[in-house]
Amino acid sequence: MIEVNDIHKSFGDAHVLKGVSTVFENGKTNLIIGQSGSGKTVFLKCLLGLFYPEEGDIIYDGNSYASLSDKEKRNLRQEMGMVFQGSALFDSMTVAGNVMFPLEMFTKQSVSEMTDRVNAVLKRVNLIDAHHKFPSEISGGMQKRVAIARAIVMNPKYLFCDEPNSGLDPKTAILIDNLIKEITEEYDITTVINTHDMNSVMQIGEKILFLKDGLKEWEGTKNEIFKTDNQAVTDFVYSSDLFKKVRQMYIEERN
Ligand SMILES: Nc1ncnc2c1ncn2[C@@H]1O[C@H](COP(=O)(O)OP(=O)(O)OP(=O)(O)O)[C@@H](O)[C@H]1O
Repeated sequence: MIEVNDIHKSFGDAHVLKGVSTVFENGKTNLIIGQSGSGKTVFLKCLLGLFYPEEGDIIYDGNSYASLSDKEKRNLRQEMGMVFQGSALFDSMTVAGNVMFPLEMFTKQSVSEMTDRVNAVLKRVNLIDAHHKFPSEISGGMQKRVAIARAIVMNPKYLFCDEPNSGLDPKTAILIDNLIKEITEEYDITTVINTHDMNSVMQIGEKILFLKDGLKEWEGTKNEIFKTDNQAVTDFVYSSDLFKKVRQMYIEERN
């Protein structure tokens, strides 16, 4: 579980996060949505410990980040997995090499232990047959699955995903969403996903945080987002005619 308490982040005169508080539970897929420039990436980077908020605190399973020593912060970072936008795989390494990389960097495991772990996670994301291939030889959806395998190979408590669906066709995007949701539940991870994809919101949004101009405008579940009267949320989420119709049908079905 991650508790965010009133965090502020500025760059010079630009006050980007203006006091955001929320709770992300473990075993749940938590989504951050909001318009371009609303502060989603800055918020995610604060959760990752890449940006340090000037005010407020982030508490990881009872441990206040502000009170951790440098060594404890390094240990905490090793409990975090990250799926980057565009996958960010090493082109010169095979699928197995990419997934093994964090183990080689951060553990003292033997080659056979690392190989066993890599094979286990590749099996979990259904990519065991592609272990010897290079990123250029596999599809975008498979690359995302490699990125997910790499993010979970260290058995993280926290998983952060930046636009995990960008560049994928709708069907593959749903497969990736479902894989992240299943892994989150299976391993009881606290997962936070930065997304623009409204399909993801409807599909896997167990908790949705809507940021607007660096503030929490709204939060709730995928069912609550159908019913909300918050104008900023409805303008943003139901900007397409298709989603407007889906919302209308949902409301009518329940009346
Ligand atoms: N390192 C930085 N230095 C200065 N300003 C920054 C930095 N990072 C982000 N910003 C500013 O913070 C604001 C929020 O940016 P952020 O990237 O968090 O938006 P976002 O909601 O993720 O947008 P998008 O959906 O387009 O990715 C922007 O005005 C941006 O210019």
